[in-house]
Amino acid sequence: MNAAAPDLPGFQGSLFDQGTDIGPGPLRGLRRTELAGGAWVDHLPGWFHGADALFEELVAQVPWRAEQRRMYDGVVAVPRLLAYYPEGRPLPHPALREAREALSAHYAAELGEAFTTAGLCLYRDGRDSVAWHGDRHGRSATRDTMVAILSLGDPRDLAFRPRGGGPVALRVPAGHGDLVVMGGSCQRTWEHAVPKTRRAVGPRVSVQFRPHGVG
Ligand SMILES: O=C(O)CCC(=O)C(=O)O
Ligand SMILES: [Fe+2]
Repeated sequence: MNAAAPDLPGFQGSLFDQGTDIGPGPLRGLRRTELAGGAWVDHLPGWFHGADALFEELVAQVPWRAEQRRMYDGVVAVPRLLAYYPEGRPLPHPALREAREALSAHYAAELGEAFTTAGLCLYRDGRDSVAWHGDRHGRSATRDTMVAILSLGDPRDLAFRPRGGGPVALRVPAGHGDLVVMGGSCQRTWEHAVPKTRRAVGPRVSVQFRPHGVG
């Protein structure tokens, strides 16, 4: 089932991104922002070339799922579409395997293991979002780890605040092939969100690479 694709508003690709060659660029331009408590965020705008072509392929070809979540006595729709690729399942595009390998190689010494799983989110418009949270399932609840996010489509802000509340300390626009990597204690001592926006934004796809046992 792919209910998502036909409903999306027209997507306007970047004028600078007409080539069909799709893949990761070099990682040497990564810039690190240190947050309090041993957390950090790496950022590399425009990491991917062919990002808009990849976006369109993923929107069309990934088996996106609409999920529901139990809330108190009712059930609410999760405000984004989802897909999950566990370790060993082929990713929906070869460029994503290249991305995972490049990230695993780049962070090998610091991370001590490879990125293995991929979670995908599709934010259809500004009403889709993810609420404040840390990725705290599994080992990330107690140990430092990394979550690397490739963003495609229209940029949305990835926002960071200390765990449990407080002002937003960092806001990173993420779309059109940008890379954001959360590391150190980021999942335990900080929270991140993609806030809803009233701006007229087109759809965005986020691809989150995580090591085994981190969720
Ligand atoms: O859309 C994003 O880049 C963030 C998604 C996220 O935080 C998550 O799925 O855990
Ligand atoms: Fe997250």
